[in-house]
Amino acid sequence: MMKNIVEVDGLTVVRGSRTVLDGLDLTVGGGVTGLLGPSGCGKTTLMRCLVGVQRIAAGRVTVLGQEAGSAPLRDRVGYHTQAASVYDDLTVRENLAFFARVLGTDRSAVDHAVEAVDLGSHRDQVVGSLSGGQRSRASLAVALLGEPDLLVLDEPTVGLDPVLRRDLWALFHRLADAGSAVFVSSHVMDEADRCDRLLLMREGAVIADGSPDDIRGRTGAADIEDAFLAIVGSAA
Ligand SMILES: Nc1ncnc2c1ncn2[C@@H]1O[C@H](COP(=O)(O)OP(=O)(O)OP(=O)(O)O)[C@@H](O)[C@H]1O
Repeated sequence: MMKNIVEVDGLTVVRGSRTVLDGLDLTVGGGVTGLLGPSGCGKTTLMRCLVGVQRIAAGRVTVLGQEAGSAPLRDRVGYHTQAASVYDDLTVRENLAFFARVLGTDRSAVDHAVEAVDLGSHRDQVVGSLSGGQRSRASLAVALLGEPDLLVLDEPTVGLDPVLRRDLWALFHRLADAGSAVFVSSHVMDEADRCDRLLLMREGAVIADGSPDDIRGRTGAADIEDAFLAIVGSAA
């Protein structure tokens, strides 16, 4: 059986005066795992914990057996945030070359990442002049550099057209087939079916965990949105 890539034990996070996560336990293995839930339920907070940038009040998060955010994980975990993390005054290729150098990644990874996010025809354009979706993809390309073992992607398809969304999901599956664990959040329920495993989150708790078929089957719902509502209703 495949070893867990991520292990979360008793994770509690307080942001401001609010307890966002309260004793969360979770494991994540290979494949494409989707984290779905309404705005504000704690998806970004959990993802920040996986990459080690969130102060935690209690509990433990390990990735590949190491403390989340620790130095050995630096080039093994890729993180794409909702805010694009690329320099506006550099071209797409210059940005990637810069981050490849920081990560100590081979230069050939730059062209690979540009092609993966379909920005080949914009590689020499400064990021500040790209559209919002293109900027977001440039930022996603940074997360792909070095073929990390764990990719944490916070709403990577937001604002993208259906063709690009489909292509990106195909990319996530290719990366998973090649051995990366892909952990993707979305609040678009129609993306649920593209995941191997789904975690439905509400108010900081995982209220359902299984394949899309399992979750639909368990609730008798026709789609994941109805399944989510049925699960919320039965917990009320
Ligand atoms: N910097 C902060 N200070 C205080 N509270 C915060 C901060 N960031 C987030 N929160 C609160 O933490 C909770 C969880 O936020 P989080 O960003 O994890 O949700 P989310 O599920 O990712 O939402 P979305 O889908 O809208 O991105 C929310 O109630 C939010 O208001």
